[in-house]
Amino acid sequence: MASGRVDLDGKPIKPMTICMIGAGGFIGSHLCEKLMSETPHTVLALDVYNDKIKHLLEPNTLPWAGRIQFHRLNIKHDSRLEGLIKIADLTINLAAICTPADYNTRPLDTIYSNFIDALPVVKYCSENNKRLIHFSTCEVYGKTVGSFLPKDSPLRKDPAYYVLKEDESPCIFGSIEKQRWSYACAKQLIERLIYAEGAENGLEFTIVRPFNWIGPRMDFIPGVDGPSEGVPRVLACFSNNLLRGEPLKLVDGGQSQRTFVYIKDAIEAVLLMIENPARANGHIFNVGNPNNEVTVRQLAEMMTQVYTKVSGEAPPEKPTIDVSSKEFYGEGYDDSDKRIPDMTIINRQLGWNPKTSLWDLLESTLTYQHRTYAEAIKKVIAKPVAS
Ligand SMILES: NC(=O)c1ccc[n+]([C@@H]2O[C@H](COP(=O)([O-])OP(=O)(O)OC[C@H]3O[C@@H](n4cnc5c(N)ncnc54)[C@H](O)[C@@H]3O)[C@@H](O)[C@H]2O)c1
Ligand SMILES: O=c1ccn([C@@H]2O[C@H](COP(=O)(O)OP(=O)(O)O[C@H]3OC[C@](O)(CO)[C@H]3O)[C@@H](O)[C@H]2O)c(=O)[nH]1
Repeated sequence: MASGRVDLDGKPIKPMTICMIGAGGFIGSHLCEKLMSETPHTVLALDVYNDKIKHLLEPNTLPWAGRIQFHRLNIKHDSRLEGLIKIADLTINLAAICTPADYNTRPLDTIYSNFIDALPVVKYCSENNKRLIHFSTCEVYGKTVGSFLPKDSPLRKDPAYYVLKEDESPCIFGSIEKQRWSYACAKQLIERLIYAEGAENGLEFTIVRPFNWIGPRMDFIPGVDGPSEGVPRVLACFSNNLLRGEPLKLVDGGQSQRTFVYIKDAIEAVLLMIENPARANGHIFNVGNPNNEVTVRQLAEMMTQVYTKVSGEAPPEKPTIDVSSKEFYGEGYDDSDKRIPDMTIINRQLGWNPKTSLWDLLESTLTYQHRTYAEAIKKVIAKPVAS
């Protein structure tokens, strides 16, 4: 492993120490796995939880033992943060509240998590001349320009009205009462702050805008490894419905469109950013798969077909039900209509392209969901409710 590795310009890659904040989450766990199995880099993994990276931390006979250290800390209030950033060559900040069910119901926590709590990270990187890769979101684009055109306008079919470009597209959010946008707005402001630190103080930064990365270990299954009343992102919501044999809930008719990219493809892009600073610094990158676009209704249908195949179980009698966004998410919810990433910049700088089709990524992900949760769900369903 690892010796003789070169970057995109043919230069040898030196082993580095990476301070990864939010390493215990969905993306962090896959990034840690990749760094441990394919590179010589060392990871200081910071998070309040480590369940999703336990398999990388124990036993201490693992081939990478000594190259990953877990630090249980909350960046809101922990004086160890600056010291850990100082001893690393690069900081990657993944920490955030990033589930839409929280944006309108816990807007203060959402804004603090995505803006205020990220401030010291940016400050310590800037003051100590440390490189920063910060995770933002495709949600900073908000709604497409095309969504404001009349429903029958032929311009709605023109990519100029919906393809999202890092250096051209505006950020279009709803009104302040639509608290859904608290997250996107906080992410936009931290992006602007990082950009300004780069321009005025020379901070070396890269901003990542993930477009619906999905795969194993995403979020939780309510009542199994997360709260019964919790609402995770759509992959886990639909997985939960399929595991329980209940209809998949389509919010406001399931008409919104998304492009989904396989986590393992996306992690390849992040590794290119980590190991090619000269090509990645100063850039904002869309990371998504424009070829994997579906409406949420189509996603529900495809997940049902795939789950039937991988589990051998019959599909739910009633495959989907419609539910209003107010009922599902509460007051203040709003939605992005369509998300197609423009790939010009990431292609030009890093030569990265996603590979995995939506069907294939759902097949491997739902196989994982079935193996991991089917038995546990049966037990939960069989358990009599306490009176
Ligand atoms: N998954 C996606 O498709 C996607 C899309 C857009 C943006 N993002 C962004 O990527 C990042 C990672 O997303 P994810 O999907 O892995 O989410 P995740 O919730 O699985 O991971 C976030 C991790 O950060 C940790 N964390 C949060 N606050 C913390 C704090 N104060 N101190 C220490 N740790 C803290 C959490 O415990 C969690 O393990 C987030 O910034 C998110 O906004 C992800
Ligand atoms: O049971 C459900 C759950 C959700 N929906 C609808 O699916 C769409 C996608 O929902 P989700 O993946 O949960 O979230 P978003 O794509 O809206 O937002 C995420 O994008 C990136 C990120 O920043 C981090 O992951 C986050 O904000 C949506 O239209 C829901 O209404 C459903 O119909 N049924």
